[in-house]
Parts: sequence; structure tokens; C-alpha cells
Amino acid sequence: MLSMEQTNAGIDIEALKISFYGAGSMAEAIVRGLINQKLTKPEQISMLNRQNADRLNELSEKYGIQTVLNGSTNEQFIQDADIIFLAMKPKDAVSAISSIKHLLSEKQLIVSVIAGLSISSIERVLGKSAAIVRTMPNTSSTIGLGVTGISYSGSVTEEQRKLAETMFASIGINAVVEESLQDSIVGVSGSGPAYVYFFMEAMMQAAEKLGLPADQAKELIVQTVLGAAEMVRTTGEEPAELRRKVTSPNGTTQAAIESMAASGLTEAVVRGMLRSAERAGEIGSDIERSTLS
Ligand SMILES: NC(=O)C1=CN([C@@H]2O[C@H](COP(=O)(O)OP(=O)(O)OC[C@H]3O[C@@H](n4cnc5c(N)ncnc54)[C@H](O)[C@@H]3O)[C@@H](O)[C@H]2O)C=CC1
Ligand SMILES: O=C(O)[C@@H]1CCC=N1
Repeated sequence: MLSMEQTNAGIDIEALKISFYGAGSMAEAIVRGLINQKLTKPEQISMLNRQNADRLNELSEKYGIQTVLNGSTNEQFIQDADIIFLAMKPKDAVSAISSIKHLLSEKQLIVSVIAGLSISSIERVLGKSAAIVRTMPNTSSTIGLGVTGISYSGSVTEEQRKLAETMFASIGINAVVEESLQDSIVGVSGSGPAYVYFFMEAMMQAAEKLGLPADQAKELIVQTVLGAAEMVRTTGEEPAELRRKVTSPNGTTQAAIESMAASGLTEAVVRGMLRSAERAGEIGSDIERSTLS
């Protein structure tokens, strides 16, 4: 991760107004990350949602940001924003973008976090080309350990690129990729945290079967996962090599790994990740079709 000095070079992000259109889990993860990492002040952030005043009140109290339900008052927030995050579910994207397109101006940067939604679909809904950053973040942005795939429309300037990369670097690491790879990023790191949680859930089930109390099992498993990821990062060794070091010939780990392999763990993970990327493509095609009809 870049240091703040490096990431903030030459860009006064605190001076910019950032509006999140869609106040769900991903928007909250980014907002929390931006505030915790002190990239900007809560007063500069607004969050707009279609419904659920309770959720908005909670977000406003928790983070000190401005929140507003869809309606006439949100127009001002959209018009005043320098950066607009599109953060609703894919199925809501076309109608949401249509409803604000008359409020957008050329100087604004649009950042989409929506899985599958292509830059060309956004431009088709807007009826013109625009400065669009297509991203695929993940929820670990909440604690500054996110991963974000980033791609740009042709209208994004060098300075806007720097701005987008600075924002996402403050809440994790970035991978700037060709837009055609964005569905792959979904399969790898967008959905990725859920695979790890799923594996941890299975480990917790097993630990309980082995007689450990649930809270102790959780503590041991969290530290095991954290330690293993940190080992890969700090030693620079390949996961396969680190695994070999845990695995004594004919010992306990070998017995476990053989049993997991026989149950098709590798194939299940590979198939699942490819399916996630494929699903992102399907979601994108559905949206594209709806913009053509
Ligand atoms: N949750 C995750 O781990 C990740 C999600 N994403 C993407 O982020 C987007 C949002 O996902 P989540 O935050 O998980 O969903 P969510 O369901 O938690 O939040 C979506 C929010 O958008 C609001 N919304 C829908 N239509 C609206 C409209 N017309 N105007 C204003 N607000 C509107 C909904 O009321 C809801 O609060 C999705 O497109 C997803 O593909 C991307 C990366 C990771
Ligand atoms: O499940 C989803 O569709 C979103 C996109 C990546 C993570 N969550």
C-alpha cells in the first residue's frame, strides 16, 4: 500500500465533494475506509438512497456524513458533487443513472462500483461520452485492506486518473486493468472475501466437531488465516512452498490435504471463481440489453 504522502501528491482531495448514489454495503465500506484513512472529511461526503431513512440516519450518525433520501433534495447533492459514486445493485443501475443524467456536468467524475456494468452501457444511458471510472472494489476497503480493479473511459484525464487511484490506494491496493478484465477481477477479488469467509465457516464447523468452544475456535481460525496471508506477503514465498513446509511426510497435514483434495476442493474453488466471473458477464449483458430496448 502506498503511504499517504505518496498517494496524496499534488491532489487536494479534501476540497472535493464526493456523493455516493446508493447507500449499501459497498458504499459504506468505501466511505468508512476514506474517513478512517483520513483521505477526506465526513462533511465532504454525501450518501443518497432510494429508501430506508433509518439506514441513512444510522450512516449519518456513525460517520458524520450528509445523507438524503431520493427526492428533490438529492438533486443539489448530485449537481454539487465533484465525484459521483454509482453504488446500487446492477438491476437498479439503468433507472438510477437515467434519473440523474440531466443533473450531471462534464467536469464531474463518475465512479461505478457496479459488477458487470460496462463503460459503454453507462455512456449509452447518459446519451454521451463521459469521464467514467469503472471499478471493482471489495469490502475489505473498510479497513484499508481492499483490492480494487480500475478501468477508464477515454474521457478520463490524467489528473482524474490520479485522483481515482489516490482514493482507492488509500483504502487498499489498485490494479489498473483493461476493461475486458473487469469480470475476472470480480471472480478473483470482488467476490473473493466471501470465499475466505466461507472457508472459515467450514473450519469453524470442524473445530466445533473437534470439541472446541465456538468463541475459542473462531479466535484460533482468524489468527491462522491472518498469519497464513501475512506469511505469503512478508516472506515472498509461494503458497505451495509454504504449504510444503507445514506438511510433514505422512503426518497430519498430509492426511488433511489428501482428504480435501479427494473431495475436489481445488476443482470446486476454480469452478466457483470462474462462475463468479461468468455471472458478472451475464449481469453486464442483461444491463446492456436493457439499454438497447
Ligand atoms: N458488496 C460487495 O462486496 C461488492 C459490491 N459491489 C457492487 O456494489 C453495488 C452495490 O452492492 P451492495 O452495496 O452490496 O448492495 P446493497 O443492496 O447493500 O446497496 C445498494 C443500495 O442502493 C440503493 N439504491 C437502489 N436503487 C437506487 C436508486 N435509484 N437511487 C438511490 N439508491 C438506490 C438501495 O436502496 C441500496 O441501499 C453492486 O452493484 C455490486 O455489484 C462491488 C464490489 C463488491
Ligand atoms: O455478489 C456480487 O454480485 C457483488 C459483486 C462482487 C461482490 N459482490
